[in-house]
Amino acid sequence: MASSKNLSRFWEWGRKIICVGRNYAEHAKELKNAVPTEPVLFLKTPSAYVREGAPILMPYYTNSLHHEVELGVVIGKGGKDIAQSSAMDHVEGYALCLDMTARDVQDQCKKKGLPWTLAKAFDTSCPVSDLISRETIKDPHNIKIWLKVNDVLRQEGSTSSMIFSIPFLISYISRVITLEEGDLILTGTPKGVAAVQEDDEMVAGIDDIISMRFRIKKQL
Ligand SMILES: CC(=O)CC(=O)C(=O)O
Ligand SMILES: [Mg+2]
Repeated sequence: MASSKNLSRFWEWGRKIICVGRNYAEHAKELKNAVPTEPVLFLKTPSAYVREGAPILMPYYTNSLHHEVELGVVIGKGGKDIAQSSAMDHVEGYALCLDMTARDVQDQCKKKGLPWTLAKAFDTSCPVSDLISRETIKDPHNIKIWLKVNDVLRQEGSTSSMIFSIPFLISYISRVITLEEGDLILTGTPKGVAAVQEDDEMVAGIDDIISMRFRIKKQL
């Protein structure tokens, strides 16, 4: 265990959510983005967290809210300039995450060269599962993450297809941003991202290890 503190409710710690984009070549291609040679990073704030039982709120300014199912890595021991060789010592566990994205807004931001904050960091843009222990996921680079909308499979991908591994990402991020206990790293989404509508129900999972269910509601 990386930490002596109780991170079982890591989302209540108010720590950073660091997201990696385009970490699956097939997803980069489906959005006509170049496959990256270095990780693409962006941030969400802790108010992005939402837990099962509460709805995901579609921002009033989007007509195209996309789902992105992702493996989350929960940091248990902070650090700066972490070496790849010791990076896994900093991992407390994992979480199933969604990186909800206002795709039309993101497209506009890209065209104008503006940051993605409105597209990616709005309240409820980061639904998360319970903490999953490292013992439960022995090989985080060989699990299947999947997502269904109204019972129809939309996304299914293996973490073996990630371009940048978890140790590489921890090392890379920690050279730029000091990692702290309770931080969450979203490791990118496989292909199949698409829009959801009000009242749609999403069920996402990691193999048969964990699943979670969320409904979409419009922000009032
Ligand atoms: C283009 C994106 O929105 C990148 C992203 O979030 C990903 O997971 O890939
Ligand atoms: Mg994403």
